[in-house]
Amino acid sequence: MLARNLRAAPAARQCLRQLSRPTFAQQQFQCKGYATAEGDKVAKFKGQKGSDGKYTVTLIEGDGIGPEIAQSVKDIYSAANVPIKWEPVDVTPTLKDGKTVIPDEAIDSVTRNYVALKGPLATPVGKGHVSLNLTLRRTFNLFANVRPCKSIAGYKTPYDNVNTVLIRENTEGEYSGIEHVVVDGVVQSIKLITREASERVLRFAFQYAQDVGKPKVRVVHKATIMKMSDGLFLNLARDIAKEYPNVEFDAEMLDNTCLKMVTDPIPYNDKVLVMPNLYGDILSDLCAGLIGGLGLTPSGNIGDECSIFEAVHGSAPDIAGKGLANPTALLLSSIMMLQHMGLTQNASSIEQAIFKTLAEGKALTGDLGGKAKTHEYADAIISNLKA
Ligand SMILES: NC(=O)C1=CN([C@@H]2O[C@H](COP(=O)(O)OP(=O)(O)OC[C@H]3O[C@@H](n4cnc5c(N)ncnc54)[C@H](O)[C@@H]3O)[C@@H](O)[C@H]2O)C=CC1
Ligand SMILES: O=C(O)CCC(=O)C(=O)O
Ligand SMILES: [Mg+2]
Repeated sequence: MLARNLRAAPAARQCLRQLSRPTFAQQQFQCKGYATAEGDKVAKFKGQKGSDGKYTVTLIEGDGIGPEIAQSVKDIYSAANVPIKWEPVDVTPTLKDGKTVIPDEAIDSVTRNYVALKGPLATPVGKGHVSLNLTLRRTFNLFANVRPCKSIAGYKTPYDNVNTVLIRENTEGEYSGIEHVVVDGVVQSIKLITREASERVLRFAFQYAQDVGKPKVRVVHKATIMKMSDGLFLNLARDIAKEYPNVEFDAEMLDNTCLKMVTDPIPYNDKVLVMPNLYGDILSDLCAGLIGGLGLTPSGNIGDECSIFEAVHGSAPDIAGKGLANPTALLLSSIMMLQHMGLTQNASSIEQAIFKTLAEGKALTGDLGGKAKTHEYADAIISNLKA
């Protein structure tokens, strides 16, 4: 298990212990700990302002385009006088006793601040260290990955008014990383689905649906093929649905969801989709494609103690270091973070400036058909903040 590979700080170890022995009450409590993209609900964020009146937020700038887009966030936050100070940390892994280890300073920082904004972290293909993204999610027991996707006013795509939300199980499934060679030429990879993690994310999804006024939960699965693993997830969803009589429940198979989403995503606007890890990973990129690409979609990795906000996209090595990256996805992730922290005024003023800049269309980055560099787009947002 990845978690066992970590030399976790005491509080993180406590998170891991909670993961292995959650009580029903804890699970209920965890359901309240989330952020929305709508700004109407505030999670139980435990951080406190310092004597300077500011919250400290851990900042993991990440790889590839990470530092460029993080710079845009920092510049805009500074211009908007957001009452937070950044605590940058390095998550470059080291090998200790043959295991991938994230520096203690990084773990301690997130544990202390309860919240982090994270740029993309690259994962080597095949050999090399395990995904640090997954490692962070597991270390802090960030059990639900909330991935909203909304059309951008003024940016024309084949579909108007897309407004989907995917909730991805974030700690196990196909991402368990349990693989081995059976014999030469035969490799086995284990998809781990547990009652505990499934119930936790399913309850979260139902609670979320209720709270944000999307009155339907749809579980996305492939229980025809993975009868036991997806079957367990689906059956638990059916059980938990009974606890939420005000929320409609149904189920759909992943391949059918893909077809229907790209044919007409609008029927998904009144639903919250919840699913095992890999399906959420893939479907969230698909959704991003519906509204203009990966430069636009945010996410929140939500746990009962700490939460980490990040874009859906990766490190984009093809455009890194060229000033071409669109920082909107990380910015909108930071808006989710501000809502989570209760800083709703700051969230909405920055959000409005972002959407105004996008709607004006004068300073768009290349992915949206514009010519603006990352910092020029950020400057345009700052001008709109002040307007
Ligand atoms: N949560 C995370 O930190 C994630 C990390 N990754 C890692 O990122 C690395 C690269 O993965 P890829 O498959 O190339 O996916 P990617 O998401 O980095 O890039 C896919 C395509 O989208 C474009 N793109 C992504 N973000 C953009 C932005 N903000 N502005 C403009 N264009 C953008 C890229 O230029 C590229 O053409 C891998 O090492 C992967 O493991 C991938 C996904 C998520
Ligand atoms: O950790 C990785 O390399 C990829 C993660 C990913 O694709 C995601 O979080 O959407
Ligand atoms: Mg992904």
